Formats: sequence, structure tokens, C-alpha cells
Amino acid sequence: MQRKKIAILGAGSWGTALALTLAEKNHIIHMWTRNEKDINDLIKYKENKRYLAGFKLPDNVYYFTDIIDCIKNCEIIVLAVASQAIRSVLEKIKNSVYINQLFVNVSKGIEKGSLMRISEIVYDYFPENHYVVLSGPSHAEEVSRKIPTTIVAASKNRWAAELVQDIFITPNLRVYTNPDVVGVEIGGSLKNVIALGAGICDGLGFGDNAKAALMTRGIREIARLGVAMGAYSSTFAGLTGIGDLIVTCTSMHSRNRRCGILLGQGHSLEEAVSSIGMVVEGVYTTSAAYKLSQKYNVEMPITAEIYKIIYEGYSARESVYSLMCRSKTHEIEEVIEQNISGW
Ligand SMILES: NC(=O)c1ccc[n+]([C@@H]2O[C@H](COP(=O)([O-])OP(=O)(O)OC[C@H]3O[C@@H](n4cnc5c(N)ncnc54)[C@H](O)[C@@H]3O)[C@@H](O)[C@H]2O)c1
Ligand SMILES: O=P(O)(O)OC[C@H](O)CO
Repeated sequence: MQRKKIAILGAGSWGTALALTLAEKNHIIHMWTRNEKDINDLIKYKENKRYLAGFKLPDNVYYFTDIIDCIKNCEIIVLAVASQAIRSVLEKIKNSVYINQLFVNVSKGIEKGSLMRISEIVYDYFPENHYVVLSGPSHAEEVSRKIPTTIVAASKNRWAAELVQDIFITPNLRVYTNPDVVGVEIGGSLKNVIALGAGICDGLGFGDNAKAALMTRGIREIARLGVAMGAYSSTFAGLTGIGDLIVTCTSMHSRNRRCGILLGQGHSLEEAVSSIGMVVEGVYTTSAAYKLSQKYNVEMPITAEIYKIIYEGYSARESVYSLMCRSKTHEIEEVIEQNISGW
């Protein structure tokens, strides 16, 4: 493939892992982060000691303190900051983006106040630019070690999705395409809420049964909301749905799960988040998901309980009791609603 000039906005763990991957494919990488000390350290050590220590960045990675210089002449602009910061980053570049620059969003979240997905925020600023969301089960710590990983490039535009597939694919990072932007964004964001719950279960000392139940019922309520918002239900059975949910609920790399473990052990939210030291997207997404469930009138009992734990001070044990003692119900709603089996 032809060498591309790619701007990565955000030099956290994921932005850095992607810079490594793309630079090793011989693309020219421009990295920007808001923190000048981080940029100076990157220039000095050619390593991201703060967010992803142990990996040398090659010489075709360049570092910028000026975001406008960073994106200049880049064909691709990768959004790799925490999701609540995406709007402020777009605001900084709003007068400097050309129509032929393609956005690749790798951030997983929903904007807290507006309840907008990242594609909607990008569309607000750049309605004519192509947009691709790249998501799936992909811990930065493993991608940078070249451990086999699979992700999905989703776009309304097939050409854009296939271009991003070609740019990012390596023998260790297999990229699929999908037209379902809503499904991929909802799955990638809301799995973090369930991962907080999985961590809480671990922190409370529960076992594998509880975790399996949480994950299975969790993906079901995520899919219910996603479909109400216009997603394909099959996306939630794929890499960006159940795939990402599995990796986030079971891995000790997951910041969301680790935060949940601390909550389950009785630490406050502030203590838990500050001890993680990196973005814990699920904290914000819990609030957004809870409000989306109300807006779309979709029942999301697990999300509602995690909202109560995080934002209303409920104890985790109280929430588990509420979930277990809800009125009894059927497993697959469609069977009852559509009278499929004649019940
Ligand atoms: N780490 C992973 O394994 C991984 C994998 C896939 C997706 N993601 C997603 O990628 C996004 C970034 O995650 P990360 O792991 O790199 O997080 P991180 O905590 O390692 O880094 C966050 C980055 O966002 C920047 N940032 C935060 N607030 C900002 C603001 N107000 N303005 C400008 N920049 C700001 C920070 O400076 C930093 O560069 C998240 O949405 C995450 O869910 C992470
Ligand atoms: O570390 P987490 O919990 O933010 O998860 C990172 C990625 O989203 C996993 O695919």
C-alpha cells in the first residue's frame, strides 16, 4: 500500500500503540497531545514512558505541540483522545481541516451532556468528511506486543472503511469492515459499563457464574438499546459487541474492569479512578447509557444499577440483590412478544 501521512491526536496508550503499528508499516506518523511535557518526553526517549512504557517508537513518528501543524497535509486524522475531549479537539482544528482528510475515530464513548456518539460530533463539525470508527477487542498493551488481534473498521461509506482496513491491517492486526456505525459505536462504548460491573463482581468476591450472567445479560441490553437507535442486531454478536465485552470484562489490562474491582472492594469512585491514572470511559458512559435508555424507552436493568452505584451512592451488594430479585421474566423477549413458539 502507498505510504500515508497520518495524524494521531492523543498520545495515550491507544494512540501510541496505533502509532507503533502504523509506523512499522512505514507510514509517516504525526502525533499530538495537549501536554507539552508528554511531547518533550516522547521526543527525548522515543518511548511513551507515561502511558505505554517499553516500546521504542521508530524515526518516522514525529511529535507536535501545535495541533494545526500536526494535521497539516495528513490524509488521515485519528481521534485517540478520551471521548469527553473529542469536541474540544475538533473545536481546535475546525478551521484547518480539508474535505479530503478522513477521520478515524478510535475513542469509545458517548458525550455526557448531549448523549451524542462520536460520529455525530464529528458530523457536527465536518459533515462532508468521510468518517470511520475503528473498534473491537484490542488492548494497547497486547497490540504493541504484536499479539494477534482483530478489529472492525465501520463506515457508511464502503470505500472509506476499506481504505482504513488496508492502512491498519498487519499480520498481527486483522481488520474487518462493517457498515453499521451506530452498532459499532454503541457496542464499543457500552461494554465499558458492563466491564465496570464485571469488576464490581470480582471485587465483591463473586465467581464465574455471576460474571457469565452479567456478560450475557449485558450484551442483550446493549443490543436492545442499539437496535432501538438504528443498529443491526448482528453487530452485537460480533467483535465490537460480544468480542469487546469479553476482553474488557475478563482482562486485567482493562481500566474499566480494574476500576470496578476497586469499587466492589469498597473504594470510592474518586479513589478508584485516580488510582487507575488513565481514562476510565465507563464512568461517563454509564451516565450517558442510563439517559439513552430513558430517551429510547429501553429497559437496561444492569446499566441502571451501575448508574445507582456510581452516581447515587447505592452499595454494590444492594444492587446485586435488586437485579437478582427483579420480577421474574422470560429470557428471550421476542418469543413472548411475537408469540414465535406459540407460548
Ligand atoms: N488503551 C486501550 O487499550 C484502548 C483500546 C481501544 C480503544 N481505546 C479507547 O481510546 C481512547 C483513548 O484511550 P487511551 O487508552 O489512549 O487513554 P489514556 O488515558 O492512555 O490517554 C488519554 C489521552 O487523551 C488525552 N486527553 C484527555 N483529556 C483531554 C482533553 N481534555 N483534551 C485533549 N486531550 C485529552 C490525554 O492527554 C491522553 O493523550 C478511549 O476512548 C479508550 O476507550 C483504548
Ligand atoms: O482498558 P479499557 O477498559 O478502557 O478497555 C480498552 C479497550 O476498549 C479494550 O478493547
